[in-house]
Amino acid sequence: MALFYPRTSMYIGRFIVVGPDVAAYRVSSRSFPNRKIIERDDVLTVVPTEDAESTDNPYVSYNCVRPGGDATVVGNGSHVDPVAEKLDMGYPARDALVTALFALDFEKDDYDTPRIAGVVGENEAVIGIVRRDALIVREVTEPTLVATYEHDAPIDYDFAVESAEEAARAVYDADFEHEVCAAGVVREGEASEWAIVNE
Ligand SMILES: NC(=O)c1ncn([C@@H]2O[C@H](COP(=O)(O)O)[C@@H](O)[C@H]2O)c1NC=O
Repeated sequence: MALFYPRTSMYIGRFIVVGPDVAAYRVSSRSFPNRKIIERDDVLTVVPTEDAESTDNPYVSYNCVRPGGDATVVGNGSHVDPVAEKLDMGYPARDALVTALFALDFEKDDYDTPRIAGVVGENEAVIGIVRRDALIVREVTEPTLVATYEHDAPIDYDFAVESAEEAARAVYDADFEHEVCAAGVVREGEASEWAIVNE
């Protein structure tokens, strides 16, 4: 199977990598670089840093990693919450993603920015994106990347990591422009661990 090797100097916006027992999320941003990821209880949230200018953009602060049912959800916006809530209600991962992505749809900003999300459970990993022109949700058996811009359809991705720290570091250091912060999630049996990179 062909693997995707990133080109340098390319801006792909926010992106996730989802595979069996692993997930990662990177915030890349041209417009709102002053952000970080914080942990509150068992949820990871993207928030402005202390020196960020105030904004009324509704899409720049949100939960990006959250448990749902027996799984973990990653994503680039407020849809992470309804995906997790559907998993809590017993929906299959595919259905939770389809339902929440379809309900909230792409972001109504200047770019029609897509919503991206993934679910990593004990026996499956599922990735999804909703764009103006498409809704794609599919199970993955190898690490797979999807991004808000340029790579806005799931693509195989070379991602060999063994811990949440390595997962977060790998996406933060990936050769795409305007890295801001990142989170990584790794499952071991029924347990999940996560890690954050803010720099
Ligand atoms: N999730 C995020 O962290 C996020 N950051 C920025 N956006 C949206 O994407 C637009 C473009 O942002 P940028 O130029 O930083 O790629 C922003 O105006 C905002 O509407 C986001 N929405 C989705 O990715």
